[in-house]
Amino acid sequence: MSAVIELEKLTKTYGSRRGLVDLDLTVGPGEVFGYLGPNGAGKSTTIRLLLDLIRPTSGRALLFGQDPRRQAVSLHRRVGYLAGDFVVNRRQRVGECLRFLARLRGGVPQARITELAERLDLDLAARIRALSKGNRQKVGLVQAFMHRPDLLILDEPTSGLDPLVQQTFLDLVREASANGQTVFMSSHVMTEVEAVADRVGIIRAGRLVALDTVAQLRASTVHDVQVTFAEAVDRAGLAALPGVSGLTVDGSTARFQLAGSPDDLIRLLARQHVAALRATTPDLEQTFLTYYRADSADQERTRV
Ligand SMILES: Nc1ncnc2c1ncn2[C@@H]1O[C@H](COP(=O)(O)OP(=O)(O)OP(=O)(O)O)[C@@H](O)[C@H]1O
Repeated sequence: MSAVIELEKLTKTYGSRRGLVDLDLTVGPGEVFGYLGPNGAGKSTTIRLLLDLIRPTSGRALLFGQDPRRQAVSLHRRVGYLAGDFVVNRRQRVGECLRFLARLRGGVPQARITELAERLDLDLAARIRALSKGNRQKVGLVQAFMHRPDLLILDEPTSGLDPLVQQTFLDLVREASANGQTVFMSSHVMTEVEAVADRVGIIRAGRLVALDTVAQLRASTVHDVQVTFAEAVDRAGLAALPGVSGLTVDGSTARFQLAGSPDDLIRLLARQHVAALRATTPDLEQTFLTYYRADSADQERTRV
């Protein structure tokens, strides 16, 4: 099946500032793609380019194999978009606003709007101007999901949501994916991305610095391992294992870092008597921070 999102050397400069540099990326049908990066990394720039809200300096973006500039009207029907700075008419009531947006999307059953509002604990009768930031964000989520678009493009979708509503949002993403819809979501919250994404791209200073499956990113993270043996420690054997570094031995306990697969370690331990074993399970947050440990000079290099 052809790609839903296809970016080729996509580049955007804002005057002398670099927003995005040579981004090559393909997202397939039904995939949940997490787009991670710190403030100012280029996430919103990428999303605005995808939707033709801004034009690339060079390179190109295709959605469903089509040019978002030339086929804007037909493409926008297939896309649910939640902007990072989602704004609507503040004088309207929530239900009124959503019905208006539903008509623009070619019609959505009222039951679908009500179901989403109930799940997100959003009052359809409330005036938008009276809503808190989190509740306004819920309006943004309902309008993005309600017409079951083929592609959901969500810019920081959980911003301002409380943890319970965040969980409901993750359920909506899982359901969309199970329904064959593609989700491209930006975030700086690794745990939420880890919970739903198939693949993750990490962007820093306008450049994609990592692109992998969640499972693979986790596997490439360094584990902290501590093994207590019921016999003398085979120091040389441990030190010789691929990926082992920082080995220290204290009595019958060995401590070290292990990069990559633990397979060789497990084989070695299987030949010995192990009294206790502890290995920290790396989460994406640790991986993420490894990629983020950029010094401030790195930020400066965003200038052309
Ligand atoms: N309209 C603009 N004019 C000038 N520079 C801009 C403009 N929009 C974005 N930039 C710059 O482009 C870079 C990327 O910004 P972008 O908004 O895409 O980041 P982001 O990853 O979405 O950040 P955040 O998490 O803060 O929303 C930043 O250096 C930003 O200052």
